[in-house]
Amino acid sequence: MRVFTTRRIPEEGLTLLQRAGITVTQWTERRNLTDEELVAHCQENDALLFAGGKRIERAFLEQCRHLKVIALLSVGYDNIDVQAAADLGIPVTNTPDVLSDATADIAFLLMLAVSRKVFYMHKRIINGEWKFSDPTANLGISLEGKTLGIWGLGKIGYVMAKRCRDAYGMKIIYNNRSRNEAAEKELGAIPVSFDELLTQSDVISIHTALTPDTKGRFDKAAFDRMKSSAIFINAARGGIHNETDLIAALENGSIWGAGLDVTNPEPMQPGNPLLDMPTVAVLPHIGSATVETRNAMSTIAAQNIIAALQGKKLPNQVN
Ligand SMILES: NC(=O)C1=CN([C@@H]2O[C@H](COP(=O)(O)OP(=O)(O)OC[C@H]3O[C@@H](n4cnc5c(N)ncnc54)[C@H](OP(=O)(O)O)[C@@H]3O)[C@@H](O)[C@H]2O)C=CC1
Ligand SMILES: O=CC(=O)O
Repeated sequence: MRVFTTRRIPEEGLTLLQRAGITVTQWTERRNLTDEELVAHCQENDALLFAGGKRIERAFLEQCRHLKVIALLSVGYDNIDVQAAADLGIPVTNTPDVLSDATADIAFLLMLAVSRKVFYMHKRIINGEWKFSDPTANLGISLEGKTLGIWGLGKIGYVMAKRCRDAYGMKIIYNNRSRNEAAEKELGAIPVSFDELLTQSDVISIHTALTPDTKGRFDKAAFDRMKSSAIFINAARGGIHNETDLIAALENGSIWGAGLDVTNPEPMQPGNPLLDMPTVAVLPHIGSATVETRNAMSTIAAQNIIAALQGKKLPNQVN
C-alpha cells in the first residue's frame, strides 16, 4: 500500500500511515508539482494526500482512476473537481471540525487588528514614524455592542460568532441557505436576507465555501450596500470577493476596512495596493496553521486513507 503526498505532512498523520504499513512518499520540493509529475507519482501509488498545489481537474483524474482515495488536508474542497472524482468512482475526503477554532481565531484576530489599524501601526514604528502623540490620530473603531454579520454560519462561522458575542456582546445576524437553529438558540443569531446582512452589519465575516453560487459575491454592488464604517473579513476563500472592487470600495470609502486571510490569487504579490492601506490587514492563508490543528488534520487525512486502503467506510467522504 502506497500513498503520495503533495507536500510534507505533519508528524502525527505521517506516523499513523506508517504504523498501518503504508509506504509514504512525500513531495518535499518547495514548488507545486507539474501536472505530468503529479500523474507520474500517482500512477505509482494507491492513494493521494493532497496538501496543496494546483487544483485537481478531470483530466488528471481520468489518468488516475485507480486511486482508492484522494484525501484533502483541508476542509474546503473547491481545490478539486469533486463531481469528476465521483463520476470516476474516486472518493474524496476532507478534514472538518478540527480546524474550526484555529480558523475562527484568525477571523477574530483580523477583525480586531483592522478595527485598531494594528498592522499599519506596526509598520509605522518600523518606519520610524512614531515621533509624536496626538489624541486625535491613530483612532480605530470600538467593537462593543456592534453587529456582526456572518455569511455562512456553519462550523467556523459559529465559533467566530461565539467569540464575538462573548468578547464584545456583539449582536449576531447571519445569512445561510438554511436556518442554523442551534446558533439561533445558543447565540441569539438572527437569520436575515443577504441584502439585510450587507446593510445592517458593522462587521461582515465570510465563512461560506467557495462555490459557483458564492464566487465573486462580494463585488461593487455588495460593497456599495455596506455601511461606510463597515469592516469586511474574509477567512474563507479569496474567490468570494472581487479584489478590484474591494480596493475601489476601500479607496472611495464605501467601506472602512478589510481583513483577509485569503486572497485571489494566492500568494498575493508584493506591491498590491491593499498592503499599503491603514485599515487593511492581510495574512498568507494561515487559518488552520497551528501545530495542534495541522497534526489533527493530518490524522484525519491518514484515517481516511487507511480506511480506503482497508476497504472500510470513509469517515469524511465529501462526494
Ligand atoms: N482561511 C483558512 O485557512 C480556512 C478557510 N476555510 C474555509 O472556510 C469554509 C467554511 O468551513 P466550515 O465552517 O467548516 O464549513 P461549513 O460547511 O460548516 O459552513 C459553511 C456554511 O456556509 C453556508 N453556505 C454555503 N453556501 C452558501 C450560500 N450560497 N449562501 C449563504 N450561505 C452559504 C452553509 O449553510 P447552508 O448550507 O445552509 O447555506 C454553512 O453554514 C471552507 O469551505 C473553507 O473554504 C476553512 C478552514 C481554514
Ligand atoms: O483553507 C483551508 C481549509 O481547510 O479549507
